[in-house]
Amino acid sequence: MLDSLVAGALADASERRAIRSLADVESAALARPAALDALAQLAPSDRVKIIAEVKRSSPSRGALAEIPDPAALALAYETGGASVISVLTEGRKFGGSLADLEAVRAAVSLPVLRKDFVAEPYQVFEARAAGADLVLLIVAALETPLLTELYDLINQLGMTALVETHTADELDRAIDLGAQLVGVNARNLSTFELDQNLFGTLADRIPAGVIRVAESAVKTPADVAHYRAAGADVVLIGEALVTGDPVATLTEFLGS
Ligand SMILES: O=P(O)(O)OC[C@@H](O)[C@@H](O)c1c[nH]c2ccccc12
Repeated sequence: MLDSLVAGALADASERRAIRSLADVESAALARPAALDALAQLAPSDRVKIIAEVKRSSPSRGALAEIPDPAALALAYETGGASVISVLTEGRKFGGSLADLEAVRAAVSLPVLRKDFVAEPYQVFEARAAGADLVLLIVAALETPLLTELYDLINQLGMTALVETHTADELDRAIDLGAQLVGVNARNLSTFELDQNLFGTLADRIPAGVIRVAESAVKTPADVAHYRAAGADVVLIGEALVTGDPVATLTEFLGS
């Protein structure tokens, strides 16, 4: 499944590239005001921090919410106390787009993450051109040379990579890269199985100084507390925020 998600994202990127060249997107990326400092925003503190996601649907859960106005949702996330906004830009299975990211960028003052299946430089330039401050890199989807190339490009453009892992080996590859922001996704993107205890079993491998993000499977304040107790600095939440009242849900989660 992960392979087909990446293949779909690359096919869509190549269609966009036929309309807007790499050189064009690159110069638009370089013309943007500097990216916001996501590492400062997500730095460990005495309170857990939340990355709140704009997510319409997913291959594992189907349709979640229509989200006619992603900017309004992102503003609600900001009001509710989120630290970073994640925008799913994958169109085929998640119903997102770069236009969603641009709309969110224009509305909020928080750092914005491009959540997609990024596997070539064009997509990184697109992210910066649309105003993203962070880009997701999924270790399971990328051989080390490409992972390194994309990671370096994200940093050169002044953005922050959120490096996503799901196994001890992937985590070691993320650490070897020098990643400062590392996620452990409870959902296996090949089988879609959820393991909420995975973060706790892997967290000790993440060196001090690296920001630890627990991703997926947060439905209740107890789930936030579970990840916090296991060492999460940050939790990334989608479904629970798009299906409930975003401000009330965030307030409740941040109090846990
Ligand atoms: O909706 P949830 O269970 O709160 O999960 C959010 C987020 O972790 C999930 O959307 C996600 C994590 N890694 C990804 C990679 C690609 C697409 C989506 C994801």
